[in-house]
Amino acid sequence: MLRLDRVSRRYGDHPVLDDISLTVPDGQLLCVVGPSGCGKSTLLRTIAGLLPVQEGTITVDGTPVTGVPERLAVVFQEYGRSLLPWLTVRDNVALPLRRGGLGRAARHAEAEAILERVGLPGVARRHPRQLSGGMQQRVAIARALVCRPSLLLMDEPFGSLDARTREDLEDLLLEVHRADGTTIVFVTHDIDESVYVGDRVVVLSPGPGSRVVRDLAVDLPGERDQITTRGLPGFVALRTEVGRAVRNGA
Ligand SMILES: Nc1ncnc2c1ncn2[C@@H]1O[C@H](COP(=O)(O)OP(=O)(O)OP(=O)(O)O)[C@@H](O)[C@H]1O
Repeated sequence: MLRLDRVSRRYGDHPVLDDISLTVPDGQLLCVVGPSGCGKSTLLRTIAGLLPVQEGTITVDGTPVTGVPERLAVVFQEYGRSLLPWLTVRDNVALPLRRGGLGRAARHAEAEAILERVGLPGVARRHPRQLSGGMQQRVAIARALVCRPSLLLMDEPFGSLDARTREDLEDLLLEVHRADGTTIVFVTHDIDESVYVGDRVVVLSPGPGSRVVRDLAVDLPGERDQITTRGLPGFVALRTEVGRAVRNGA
């Protein structure tokens, strides 16, 4: 379980997050939305241990976050910068396994299995630049999954992809989430995306000093598909509510 208790953060004199408390139960896919610059990335990076906690506490399974938590993986928007261009796709994916005791052949086998799982069979020996943007982001997701994280943090992961690729990757994420039950915190500024992939959507107010202004359960069938789900009255009602909260900041 991930728990944020009265978390506030500032950059110098500039308050960014103000008194954020959230409990994310195991296996939940929580989406965080809010206007540009409200502090979504700051929140995610603080949970990831990449920024120090200034006020309040963050715990993962009861342990306070003071550095990067065990079994944590992060996927950022900029896949081009997160993959190492001089390594093959397979070596990029296998990179996090170097810390474990696995031999090279076993690491490669794991990486190839996970690549197949994210829909990329047969690209293991290529280099990232030889793949499309959507494929590179699949590689980044494979690398995040290879250590079987218990907490996966995603910062606008599909923000720079075209609409069709984005939908495919949303569905991949849902499939992985259903199969593995990983706890996921997913930051997006796309309201429809938050309702489509989320079990729950939290809306932050505009800065400075963002707070949680809505905390909504997504009460839609677990099996989702891009056409049917997005046409459901429940989907439309939630999208409207989230959209209004983002726009009004209240
Ligand atoms: N390293 C930093 N130093 C100073 N200010 C920063 C730093 N990083 C972010 N900020 C400021 O903190 C605020 C929150 O930024 P953050 O990137 O967390 O917002 P965001 O909601 O993720 O934005 P977007 O949706 O545009 O990606 C912004 O006003 C930003 O300018």
